[in-house]
Amino acid sequence: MPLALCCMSHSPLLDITTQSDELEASVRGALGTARDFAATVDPDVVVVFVPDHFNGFFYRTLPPFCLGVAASAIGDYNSLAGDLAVPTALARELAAAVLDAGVDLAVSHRMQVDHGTAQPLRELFGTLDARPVIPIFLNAAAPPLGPLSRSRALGAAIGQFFAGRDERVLFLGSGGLSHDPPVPQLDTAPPPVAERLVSGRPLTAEEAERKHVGAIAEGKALAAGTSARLPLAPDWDEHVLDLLGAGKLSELDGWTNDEIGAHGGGAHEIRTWLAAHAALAAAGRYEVAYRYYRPVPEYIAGFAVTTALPAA
Ligand SMILES: O=C(O)/C=C/c1cccc(O)c1O
Ligand SMILES: [Fe+2]
Repeated sequence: MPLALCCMSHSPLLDITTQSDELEASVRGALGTARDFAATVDPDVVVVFVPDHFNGFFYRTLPPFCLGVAASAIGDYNSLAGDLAVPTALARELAAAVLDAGVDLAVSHRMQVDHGTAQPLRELFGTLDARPVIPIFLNAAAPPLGPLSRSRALGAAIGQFFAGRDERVLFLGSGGLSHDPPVPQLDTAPPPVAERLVSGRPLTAEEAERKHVGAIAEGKALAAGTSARLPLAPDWDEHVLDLLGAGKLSELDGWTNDEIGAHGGGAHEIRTWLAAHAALAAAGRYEVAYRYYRPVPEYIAGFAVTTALPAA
């Protein structure tokens, strides 16, 4: 059961904007360290804990958690599109084990994932299908949201399953930390947008272009201090990283969704980090091997990259 963890923020603006050489070198350097770590771990399977941004999951049926036994990336924001190499038999076994452990999760035989999944896979492995990957969706964008304790339980059940097996597994968490990206919300979106959040119809080319332009403008405004959206919260981000790194996972159980959302709608993505750490913790104590953090308003992200291994 050689287990390992890597967690990283994602941002479409990493791909569709050009920033200063200094900023790009800093973020790319951190992602490069994670890539080297993943190469050393050389996983037989990657379990990727991911959010979605109304690209694969919609209000017509919105589970808190879903495991993909087959999945493809839609290629939003010019991210990689195509099939993930999901080991279907293993994924089905994992789903059964998680349910058996008392954590309700949906399964999808045709899961659609977005940049939140495609970006970390590309950063670590170059392509979507370089490694067998089991995607685990955690709803972080579409209220009502469940409590963090359930994300922890989900991760723990997944970790327990792999702790009793021989595969080398990399738990990969994608998202977070503080950030308030321009993702629409059902209660405030104009009627045609709200209708799409329910129906899930694909974006038109014009709508996709508007989204790109809007996100780029929002990144610029946040960096310039003129955005009406919530600011990044470096102190909170460092606190989250401290707790996760120290294995104090249950300390997050009491955090309310209102408290988390005060650091931006995207801050709910810390669920993916929590689940990945809970999965690693199933093998016992762990140690952080690498920690990078930088508030990057240009990317609308409290941007972090960490790796961890079971304690020696
Ligand atoms: O527009 C979206 O779908 C999401 C954009 C975004 C921007 C910055 C950080 C993130 O985590 C995002 O998902
Ligand atoms: Fe996101």
